Amino acid sequence: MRFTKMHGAGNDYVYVDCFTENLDSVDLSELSRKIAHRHFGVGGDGLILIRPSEIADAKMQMLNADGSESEMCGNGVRCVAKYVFDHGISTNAQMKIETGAGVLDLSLHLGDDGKTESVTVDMGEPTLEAALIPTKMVLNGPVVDHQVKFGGHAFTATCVSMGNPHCVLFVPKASNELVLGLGPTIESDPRFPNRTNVEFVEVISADEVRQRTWERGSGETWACGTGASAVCVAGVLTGRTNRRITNHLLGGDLVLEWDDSNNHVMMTGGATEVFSGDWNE
Ligand SMILES: N[C@H](CCC[C@H](N)C(=O)O)C(=O)O
Repeated sequence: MRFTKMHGAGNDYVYVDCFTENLDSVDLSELSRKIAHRHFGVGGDGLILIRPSEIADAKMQMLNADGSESEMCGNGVRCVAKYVFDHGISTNAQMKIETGAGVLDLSLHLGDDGKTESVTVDMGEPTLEAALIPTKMVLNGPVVDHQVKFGGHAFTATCVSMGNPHCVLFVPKASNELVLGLGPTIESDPRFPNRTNVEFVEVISADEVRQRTWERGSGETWACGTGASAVCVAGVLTGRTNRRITNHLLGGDLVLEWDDSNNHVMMTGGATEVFSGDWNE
């Protein structure tokens, strides 16, 4: 099986082109666990399949490193668009990608070599209703700067779905103690029936934040595009940031804007193809 290793802001996945590879009889959960393993496999935050779509240029299917499936991946969808364009599957620099969170519109920004350097994704509208995120933190309505304790530590939490669940925690310092120590506890807290991704965020100014991410199913990753979008929404809702921010993640920067004219979040960031190979297991 041919695979391609790609990353967006250091959030790295193993990509398989299902326009040419047939994985119909493959246990995808097991494949993701094996291929994403950083010692026994290729290594990555999970597995992303680039599939044909009847309603878009391509379809993304995304699995975490623990084999669980997620609805959406912001860094992944930029890489899928890059792959689809750079490998000639579609010639549309304005393209549509089908995801578990609906069909998204993407604009590719090309370098002098005609290849994709960065991508702007219309991430759609955030979902704030607790039951739809889902979280049991409140019975109904949004969860905004909600006083909560995780592992005996007090936080104010803001919960946002960008197709997948996020718990945004603004903190003075996104320390290892919080991210690595409490990330796993919060991910599996019973108040999140489908588990959750967790963002620990330092506000630098109204235009700039620093984020570390504990991802559902993959642990700490170097960036999270849906998470960065959720942080943009949470920053505005809690009065901490402007509608357009630069988010510094461990593996690079993403620019986010929550457009007040249509309620959509726009995300711009890089997409990089690193290498290709054959998986023989
Ligand atoms: N890194 C991804 C999100 C993966 C989310 C996944 N861990 C989940 O279970 O929802 C991103 O760039 O948006």
